[in-house]
Amino acid sequence: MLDTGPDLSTGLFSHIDFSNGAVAAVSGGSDSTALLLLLKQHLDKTAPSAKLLAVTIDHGLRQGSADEARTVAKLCADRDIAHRMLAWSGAKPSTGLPAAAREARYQLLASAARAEGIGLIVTGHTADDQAETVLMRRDRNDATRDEGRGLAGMAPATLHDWRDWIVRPLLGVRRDALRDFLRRQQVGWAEDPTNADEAFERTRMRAALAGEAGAQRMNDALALAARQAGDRTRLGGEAARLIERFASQPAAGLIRLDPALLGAGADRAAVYALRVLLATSGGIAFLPDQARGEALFARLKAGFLCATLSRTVVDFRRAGIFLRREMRGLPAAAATIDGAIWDGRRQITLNDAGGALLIAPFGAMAAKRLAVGRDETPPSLLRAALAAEPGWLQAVEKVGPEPDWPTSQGFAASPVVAPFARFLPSFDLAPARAVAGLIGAAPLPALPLRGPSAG
Ligand SMILES: Nc1ncnc2c1ncn2[C@@H]1O[C@H](COP(=O)(O)OP(=O)(O)OP(=O)(O)O)[C@@H](O)[C@H]1O
Repeated sequence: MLDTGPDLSTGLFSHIDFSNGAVAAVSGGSDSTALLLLLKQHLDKTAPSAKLLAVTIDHGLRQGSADEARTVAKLCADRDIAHRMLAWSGAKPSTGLPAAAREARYQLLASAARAEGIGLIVTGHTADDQAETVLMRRDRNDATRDEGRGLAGMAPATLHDWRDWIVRPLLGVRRDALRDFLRRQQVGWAEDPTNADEAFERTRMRAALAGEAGAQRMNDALALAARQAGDRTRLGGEAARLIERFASQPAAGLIRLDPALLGAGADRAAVYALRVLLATSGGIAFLPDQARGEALFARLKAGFLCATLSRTVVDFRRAGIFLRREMRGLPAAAATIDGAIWDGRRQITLNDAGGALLIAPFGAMAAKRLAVGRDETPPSLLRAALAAEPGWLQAVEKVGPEPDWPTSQGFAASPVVAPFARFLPSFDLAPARAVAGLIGAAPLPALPLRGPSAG
């Protein structure tokens, strides 16, 4: 699996479709600098007309970051590679800084890619990063909480914002091999001082994996990640088939599960499917935890119930098992911007009147007045689901004419698959696609990979 041969670029990129170009995310560290040069070699050989843009984000978080960005710019100028430096200018939170920096970084990389008509971002994550990630997750016991999904590590490709692919071609390559390559090329790199700071969990893990002593642990961690990735992909495929067979959507915001799901003899996949659907209905980016999903599934097997999990009301009655967003905690009436995600569940497209609109939950009173229920779905459930859908009010004047959802002229709301809307690892493509089909979300863009890693 680990490639340490002299011509690293062979085989690293041949499974990736670069026909729409690529943005290379280059921090100036060894991994991403090597990524850039290897990719350039590959494209020169195989697709010289493909667009390549190197992008460096200056997070403005430590001294020297702007100098590092300038060093990358110089390297790019020498090698005839287009380069952009982008600064993270937003407010920096006092807690959760690394996560906020990562979020901002991907937003900036995606906007640079879109500006050039590129839909693919490549990063320099290595086998070392993968092993560290997996072992840190195992030490934190994330595995028991989520059935080992996280132990699959980083996916070879991840869809960002349901639009831009992030591809990690170096996940099978050791950092040492990349550094040897750079030395042979006589190209230097920047060392991030935080990588030496033992206060960070990742630094300590890196030290534990160093040298001969760490080599076996590293290989074991990578083998574990590969096994877990296979398991996660298979389980996702089974869950997708269950969703296609047993789930339907009688109305926007209302999912019906055929109770036959409970006796389908595929409990593990059914629990997974249930967790994905709960997060989708509730507009939550994370799946409810495994133990709660299993407990709910066991209760459903025992008979009719009404329960709430992941902001979703689960209502099992004679007509079926119904999932809908609970009314509690819906967003208050507020102006919104075009393209914003409302309540984690609906992407809002504003029409002309944008500025004057407040988006608000449709509400139980308004839902009550509408004629609903032409099929066997209980009208009370249709109304309850409708009440939690977005409606609109006129912002400036007094409350405007009665909201006329779902044919409002003010805005359109299209469903998003909440747990996968921001980041969709390629392991989870099958359930994401199944849920998108179920709720009418935009279809997934094609995966830019060929071969087994295409999932
Ligand atoms: N400042 C930056 N500018 C451009 N790309 C960057 C920058 N920082 C990191 N990257 C990209 O992300 C890859 C991983 O970097 P690193 O491991 O430092 O970040 P991370 O926060 O762990 O990443 P991630 O959040 O993507 O897991 C790099 O190889 C590079 O491709």
